[in-house]
Amino acid sequence: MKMGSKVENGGKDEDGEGLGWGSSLPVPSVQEMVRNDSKTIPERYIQKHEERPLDSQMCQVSFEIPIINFSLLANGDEEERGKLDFACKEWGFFQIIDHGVADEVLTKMKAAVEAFFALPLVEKQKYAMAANDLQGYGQGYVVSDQQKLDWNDLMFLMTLPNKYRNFKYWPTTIPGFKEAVEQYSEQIQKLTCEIFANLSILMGMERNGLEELHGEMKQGMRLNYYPTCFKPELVLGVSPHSDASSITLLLQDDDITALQIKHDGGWVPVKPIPNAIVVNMGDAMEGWSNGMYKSIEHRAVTNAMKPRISVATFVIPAEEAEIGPLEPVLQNSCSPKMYKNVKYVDYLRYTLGGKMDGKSSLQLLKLESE
Ligand SMILES: O=C(O)CCC(=O)C(=O)O
Ligand SMILES: [Fe+2]
Repeated sequence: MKMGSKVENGGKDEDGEGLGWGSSLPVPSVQEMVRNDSKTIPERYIQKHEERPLDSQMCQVSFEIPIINFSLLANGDEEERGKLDFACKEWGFFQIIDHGVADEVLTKMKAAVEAFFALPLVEKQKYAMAANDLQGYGQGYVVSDQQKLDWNDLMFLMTLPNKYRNFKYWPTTIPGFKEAVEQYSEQIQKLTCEIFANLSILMGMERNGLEELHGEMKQGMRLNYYPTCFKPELVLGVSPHSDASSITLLLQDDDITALQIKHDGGWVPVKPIPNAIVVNMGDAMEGWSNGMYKSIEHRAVTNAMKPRISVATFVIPAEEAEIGPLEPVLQNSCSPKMYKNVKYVDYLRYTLGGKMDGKSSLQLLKLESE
């Protein structure tokens, strides 16, 4: 979301009425376009010069985002919790290792995504997003015929709570797909709760503080497929955006570096660590923490050699949750209140209603525009 993009419709009703959070215009499948003609890049995908993934915009220093050892965190290790605090303040992103999600579950999840995108187009189209919905197979954040498009196809599924699963969008004919998503969803949820317990303590609350603030916590997954591009310097896999979630947990291919995050004014590539999960702060956490934890702009680039998949799991507060700065955070810091109290659903509708555009939606949350 912004949540990556597109997102959701969470199965509000069986007839395919959307989640009520937004919708996206239908556009062609990039995967299919490349399959038919790999040497043409339609104008709509060619980024303006200043948006292209040029090396010159890259951070000149080579940085690595922080690495957090989850088993230390889960054992109450204070030094590791301090590292988490630093990572959220200085980077908004970290990689988590020893996270407790079984390797087998990660492997099955990636295989399920690959199997879905390997289906013939007509099969995939059976799960196409409805016009009023963000769930299903399609593209994200397409709101006008004029806007530039990302070099990406996606599938968005609401995964938790169970009642939000709308199986008409789940390719359950793929053996193992449902089981893989369900297992991954459950294990990621455990990881999410432990991360929130630690962040709650760091923000001056009880361990269950953030969980309670979410109200009915939801989980949605964006399965991304980035086809190869013969001129990767002209396109973006995903345009710069921040996630509208509270946090996002990303599973990505081990051997392709494509995700880049904004840091010190430049783009820093996130080099995959095998079986690690990349975690980032979303817009809701930035609001709750009064900007102490940053929802960082990120993007994904493509390459000419190998398609890439990723799975972004968005943790989504309840519609009625308020995402303004929390009292304990304000009390423990010397900075004034910088963000408004906004009802989460209002923020979501606003942010999902526009093309992803860096951190522009976050301005809605800020008290003074900078
Ligand atoms: O594929 C990636 O590395 C990033 C995906 C992403 O940012 C998103 O889906 O929100
Ligand atoms: Fe994202």
